[in-house]
Amino acid sequence: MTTPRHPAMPIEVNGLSKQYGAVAAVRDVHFTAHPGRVTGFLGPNGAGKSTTLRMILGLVRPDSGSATVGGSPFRDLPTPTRIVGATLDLAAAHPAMTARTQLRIQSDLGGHPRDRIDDVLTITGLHRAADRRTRGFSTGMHRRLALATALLGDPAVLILDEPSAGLDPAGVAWLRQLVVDHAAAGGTVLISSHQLAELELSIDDLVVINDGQIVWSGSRPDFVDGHPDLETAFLTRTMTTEAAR
Ligand SMILES: Nc1ncnc2c1ncn2[C@@H]1O[C@H](COP(=O)(O)OP(=O)(O)OP(=O)(O)O)[C@@H](O)[C@H]1O
Repeated sequence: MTTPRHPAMPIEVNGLSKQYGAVAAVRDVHFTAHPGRVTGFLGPNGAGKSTTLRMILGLVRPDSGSATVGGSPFRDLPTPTRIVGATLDLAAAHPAMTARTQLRIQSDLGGHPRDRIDDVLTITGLHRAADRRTRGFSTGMHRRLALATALLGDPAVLILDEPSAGLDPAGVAWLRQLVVDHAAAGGTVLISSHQLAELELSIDDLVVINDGQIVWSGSRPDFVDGHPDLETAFLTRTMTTEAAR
């Protein structure tokens, strides 16, 4: 067996909870995203996916519980952008700057080698648009730029919030391949979505959240077992908890 390119860095979530006023956005959430696997974090709108990802990344303070990446809380990682690449909302790209300039700034901020910029432009298929100002970029191109930024530090861990939104079918296929390749190189991928069909082929494990609570976690074959496809399994499992409330 070949040695994985990335070090093993699991994401471990232990009892995270977050309340916003009367809304219990996330309730006692536990799961692990394992190295070498793509974990789909699935749930309907408002289920608590983004809040959970933000707590893992130290952007939202949990009311209780904790999350670690490779055994450390995100804020304690010595070189965070070399360990974790994240895309949350579309990055606020400066419209008058080119993609390459934005990547150069982010690269310098993260202390990454500048020759990595061409690599990430190629990986994300943005090389031909690299010297265009981002004001003319489509949503899909902005998504690719956000991913390119996340990849600058060649991180072992990718945390991607709804990364397929705005991508065309070719873009979705490319994204699927990117996450599969990342996991095959030993990386950890945690990818949130409510677009099940788009990601189905790339997911190894699933964590399903509904109304702030984990309703299922485990391997994709176990999740689908007894259902015709992932989408039906998802609807059945999330509707069961809906009805139980
Ligand atoms: N900053 C905030 N202030 C108040 N309520 C919030 C805040 N952030 C999230 N919420 C609420 O917490 C709940 C979970 O939201 P969250 O964005 O985590 O869900 P999600 O699963 O990511 O949804 P979507 O798929 O629609 O992006 C929702 O009811 C949302 O309105």
